[in-house]
Amino acid sequence: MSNNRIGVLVMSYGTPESMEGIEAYYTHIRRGHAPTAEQLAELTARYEAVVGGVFPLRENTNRQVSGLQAALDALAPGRYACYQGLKHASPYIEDGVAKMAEDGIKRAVTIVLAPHYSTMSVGGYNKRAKDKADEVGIEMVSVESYHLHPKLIEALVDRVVSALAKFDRKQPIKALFSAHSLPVRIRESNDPYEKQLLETSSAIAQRAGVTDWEFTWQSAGRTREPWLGPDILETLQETADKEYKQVLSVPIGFVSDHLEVLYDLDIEAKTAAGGLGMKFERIEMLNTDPFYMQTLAESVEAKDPWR
Ligand SMILES: CC1=C(CCC(=O)O)c2cc3nc(cc4[nH]c(cc5[nH]c(cc1n2)c(C)c5CCC(=O)O)c(CCC(=O)O)c4C)C(CCC(=O)O)=C3C
Ligand SMILES: [Fe+2]
Repeated sequence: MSNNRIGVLVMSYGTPESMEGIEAYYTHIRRGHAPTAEQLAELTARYEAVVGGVFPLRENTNRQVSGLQAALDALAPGRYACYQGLKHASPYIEDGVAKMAEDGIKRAVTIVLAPHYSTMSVGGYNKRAKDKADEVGIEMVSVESYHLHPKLIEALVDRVVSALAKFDRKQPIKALFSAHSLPVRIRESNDPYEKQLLETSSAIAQRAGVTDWEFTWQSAGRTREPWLGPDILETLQETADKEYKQVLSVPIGFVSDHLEVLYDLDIEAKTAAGGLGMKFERIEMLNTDPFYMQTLAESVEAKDPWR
């Protein structure tokens, strides 16, 4: 069967299917090494605190893939066919590519549901997709990042402006932009991750009229090697030391409601801020925001070399 449509592999981190699936998921993240009982209990407790048996990232990714399909159909009717591939859960990245091959797809564009490029994050997704594509004979190109796409910035500026309305605007508000930390060793290879995150932060701050802001890291792994810092918990302490009473959390490295937002920010960071006498509010996540869907669609089309 031959298929003239361009396959679009939409990749995301993946989440367990159920509470019972947490161990297998964590083992996959750890490249086949099972977590210790203590590590597993700690991760399970974090999921229990937020999900109540429903893992929102799964449904959100499904909706984002359908939303992107609709946005692509509006741009170029009939040209693109979206497939899903997850980094650490089923359907895996390789499954998505295999499905394209089964459907007769010969050419594909990939995009990750994360705006910033790092060799350790998006680079890893793209490599797995390309390796599988080579194996099944699909020509493949990858969108690397879209962290300054005007519609992405506009969607985030809207969210910052709405969230600011929850504060007393006459008192100082510290905006804390954040993203998932990575091991410090990414700096050895001129990785663009940090620079891109700062570019997104300053573009949003400028357009939203936010002058009092900092960038900080969150969700660092619990490994022996050093991770990029300062962590948001340290930054909250410093912010309280400077006598701020209001903090706006702007997590720009994530595009969906999931554990790193619903637990690490909404529970852990918010509780820490409360203990330091500070009000803590977070911007809403993009999920299927129409401007985000258009950002993805336009980034795919711009990368499509067969137009
Ligand atoms: C850069 C980056 C993003 C953003 C870009 C992207 O989206 O790709 C991201 C997103 C996410 N990370 C997630 C979950 C987890 N990440 C872990 C561990 C790790 N993350 C890393 C990096 C990233 N992670 C790294 C270098 C590790 C260490 C292990 C390794 O070298 O790979 C662990 C293990 C335990 C722990 O350390 O907490 C968990 C449970 C979820 C899903 C949450 C849900 O299910 O709702 C999401 C969206
Ligand atoms: Fe992670």
